[in-house]
Formats: sequence, structure tokens, C-alpha cells
Amino acid sequence: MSLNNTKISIKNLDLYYGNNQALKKINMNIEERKVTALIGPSGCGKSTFLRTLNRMNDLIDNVRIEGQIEVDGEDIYKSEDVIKLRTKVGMVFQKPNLFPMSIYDNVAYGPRTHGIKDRKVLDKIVEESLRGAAIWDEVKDRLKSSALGLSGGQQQRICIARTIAMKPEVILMDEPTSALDPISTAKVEELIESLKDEYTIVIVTHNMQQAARVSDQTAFFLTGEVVEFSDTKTMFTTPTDKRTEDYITGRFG
Ligand SMILES: Nc1ncnc2c1ncn2[C@@H]1O[C@H](COP(=O)(O)OP(=O)(O)OP(=O)(O)O)[C@@H](O)[C@H]1O
Repeated sequence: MSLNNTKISIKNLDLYYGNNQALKKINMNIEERKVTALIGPSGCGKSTFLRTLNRMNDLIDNVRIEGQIEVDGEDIYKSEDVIKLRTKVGMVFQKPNLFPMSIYDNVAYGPRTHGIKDRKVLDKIVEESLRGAAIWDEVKDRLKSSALGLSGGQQQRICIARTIAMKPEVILMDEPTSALDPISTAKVEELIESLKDEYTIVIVTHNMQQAARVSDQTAFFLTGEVVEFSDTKTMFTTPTDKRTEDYITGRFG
């Protein structure tokens, strides 16, 4: 029997870009060490919502947020320490965004900015992170080579290793496989499956099969609202809202 614990609690969340309301009264509990998928048509607010979870929208002008988001019971918008939040709640983007430096230096980058200089400690973090991202065996003999010489799929797993190196508790993923071929996509999906033993994962995906394959919970977004939020199996077999059913059966629009 598994106990469900809420890792992130979202209460009455509204978000406005200027006068345009992009998120409307969102209420959701994201469970610890589960994969939560966010699905819905283009422009419905999935990425905006994902970015609220580690305050990435703070970087955008004219954004106004109302309501509450608690991580481990703490209101993240009341805390001053955004750096600490983004360490705890890491993010992987749609396209691999590695720095033009070696594989080793990419993964060691975050720990170094946190003041870790000891070579042995860094070696250990780099190895553990690459193992955690299921790419150690592929790159262990070329750690000093440029990360940009790797394939797109490998680069995305290095991005995940770079996130893991910061020892987060939550990993946000914004369409992490949309730029990848099917084989690389399968590898990243397998990796997500294994990561949930240790991390809480929230993933935006356009691919409903992917949501069905990798996630435990799914939220269906439509024009800034969460129409339905339930465990993934229920959502894909017996959706309660007609709009969810239309979307997942491709009758939408
Ligand atoms: N920086 C921004 N400034 C103003 N409006 C924005 C900004 N980013 C997004 N929006 C608007 O907010 C709404 C939600 O966009 P968002 O990118 O979150 O949707 P999405 O579901 O992730 O879409 P997609 O699947 O196409 O990535 C859209 O109407 C979009 O135009």
C-alpha cells in the first residue's frame, strides 16, 4: 500500500499577463514521488502553470499572481529566497540547453556555483548525477569532451543530470521530449519512470500517449482552467467531463 503525500498544494491560483488572465482558479494537490502530467491544447496555460511552481514567471514583466502555492506546506510566494526554491524545484526545458563546455563542467556547474570546489566531491556528484540520469555508461569515457558533441537525446539526459546535481526534490519538465527522436524519447520516458522513486515530477506534454505511459496523475487544462484532474488511468478510461473525453479521443476543436 502506498501512502499519498502532498508535495505541492495549489490553492485558488490566478495568473494575469497584463489584463489577460492566463490561469483561472486552479486548485490541485501534486503528490510526492509521483509523476503528474499537464495536458491540453496549445495556449491553455500549461507552461505558465509549470513556471509558477518555481517562480520562473517572476522573470516576465507585467505578471500578477493571486492565490497560493505551497511546497512542503510553505507558501513559495511569501519566501524571499527564490534561489533556494529553484534549487529545490529544478527545471528541464523543451530543448536541451547545455553550456558550450565539457560534459563534466556542465554537470558540475550548479554545485560549483554553490561553492563546492573539492575535486573529489565534484567527481562524486558528477558520477552520481550522470548515473541517475541513465547516461553514465554512454559518457564516462568522454567527460572532458564538449557536451555539444552529443546527440539531442543524450544532451537532454545531461540536462536532467545537471538538474539532479543540484539535489532537487521536485523536477519540472516542459515538453522534454518534443525535440527528440522516438528512441531518445523512449529513453527519457524510462528515465522519468525511474526518477520518481526519488523525485516529484511535473511534466508538460503534448503527447497524450506519453502522459498515459509516464504519469500517475493527469491534469487537463483548457483556456486557463483545470477541467479535470485525476489519476491517469481514470482520466484516460473514464473521464468525467465531456471536454476531457473529446480532447483525449481527438474529437476536440
Ligand atoms: N510572456 C508572456 N506574456 C504574455 N502572454 C503570455 C506570455 N506567455 C504566455 N502567454 C499567454 O498565456 C496563455 C497561456 O500560454 P502558455 O504558453 O502557458 O500555454 P501552453 O498551454 O503551455 O501552450 P503550448 O502548448 O503552445 O506551449 C496564452 O494565451 C499565451 O499567449
